[in-house]
Amino acid sequence: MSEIVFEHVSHHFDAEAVVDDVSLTLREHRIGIVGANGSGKSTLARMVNGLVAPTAGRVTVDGLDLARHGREVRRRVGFVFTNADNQIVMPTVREDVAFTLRRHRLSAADAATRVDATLERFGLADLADRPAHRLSGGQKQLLAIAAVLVAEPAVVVADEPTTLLDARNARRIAEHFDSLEQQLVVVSHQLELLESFDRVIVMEGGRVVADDEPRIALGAYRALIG
Ligand SMILES: Nc1ncnc2c1ncn2[C@@H]1O[C@H](COP(=O)(O)OP(=O)(O)OP(=O)(O)O)[C@@H](O)[C@H]1O
Repeated sequence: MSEIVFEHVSHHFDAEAVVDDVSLTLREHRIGIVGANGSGKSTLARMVNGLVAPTAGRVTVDGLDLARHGREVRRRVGFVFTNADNQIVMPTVREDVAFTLRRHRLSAADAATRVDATLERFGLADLADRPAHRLSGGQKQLLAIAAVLVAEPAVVVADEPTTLLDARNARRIAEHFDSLEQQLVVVSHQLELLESFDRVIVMEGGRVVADDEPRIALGAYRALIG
């Protein structure tokens, strides 16, 4: 697993501390982040691959400081957005998955092999030539995850990846997450998604207020939100 380190990390929007002096070392396979709306979860998750920069402190992945080695870190850390529409950039399903590999210096044949294997794995092979914008919500989310995983990142960060999905599709995504070898950092309001994880972090007002195995951390969170 990679080692993701937050050292006294804060992020301010204007005068407000959205993330407030957070220090964490993440080495577990599957890590969940929960918290009420506006508690700073997304901002924290976005700092793992430099989508948001800390206004104080330091974030490193495997010793690489995001501030100086952003490109290298982004090659290791894939990010899945809540709304797949924000992430799908190419006309067809196959083209969208292939787009991720454009800078990977693979031969056309190797890239095509990898794209096909990824489409197969996510049950998207039959939809490969479909216009991506006409997929269902669940299919789009699978495509967004496939388009991240085709690059074989060491770490996958996902910000509320099941929020827009119905229960069946949310379950499918959860099953895919369970089968991933990659280190996973998942922000979610769907607490059952995190029950099988290795560690759960609870955020409140930009701070970490609980950090434990899921049973204990989710219990603390349920008590917190009443
Ligand atoms: N670009 C921005 N400019 C100003 N304030 C922002 C910006 N992005 C987020 N915030 C504020 O930062 C706080 C934390 O936002 P963040 O998205 O990290 O919370 P969250 O815990 O992920 O919330 P949610 O569960 O609602 O997604 C919120 O008060 C939000 O309004």
